[in-house]
Amino acid sequence: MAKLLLVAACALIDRDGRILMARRPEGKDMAGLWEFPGGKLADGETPEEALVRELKEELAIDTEASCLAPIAFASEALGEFHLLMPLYVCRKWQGMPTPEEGQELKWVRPSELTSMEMPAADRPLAAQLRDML
Ligand SMILES: Nc1nc2c([nH]c(=O)n2[C@H]2C[C@H](O)[C@@H](COP(=O)(O)OP(=O)(O)OP(=O)(O)O)O2)c(=O)[nH]1
Repeated sequence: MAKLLLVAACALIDRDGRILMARRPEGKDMAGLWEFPGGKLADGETPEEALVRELKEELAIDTEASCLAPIAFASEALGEFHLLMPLYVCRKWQGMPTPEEGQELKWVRPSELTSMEMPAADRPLAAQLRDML
């Protein structure tokens, strides 16, 4: 039986309705693919706490749980794990997203989202997000 891997992911949406995507850096698994910022839950963390922490670590922005709205989730085999990944939307944060971990960042329009190369789990999420925005 595969072990559950819990990852929280976030679509940051700017005032023009564009979405911030991050490119996984060299050296990480799935390097080069575009993903939603976020990461694994640490022990005892809620998904919202994990996202607030990851957005600070990865992008140097501040937000809070009340600014995170869950919109969809992915459930997908990932190597020896089974990935369970809630996707949140966030429209309110402080600071300018800055790549703190060597990742490339790109603001994309909803229509561009589904043509980016993404992890398998993200494809249905990207389509749902595009249809929602
Ligand atoms: N953040 C994020 N991870 C994703 C997405 N899609 C997807 O399959 N994943 C997978 C890739 C990784 O196996 C896992 C997230 O782990 P990670 O390595 O990026 O997160 P982390 O920063 O907590 O990890 P670490 O490097 O500190 O160990 O989830 C996505 O859209 N966003």
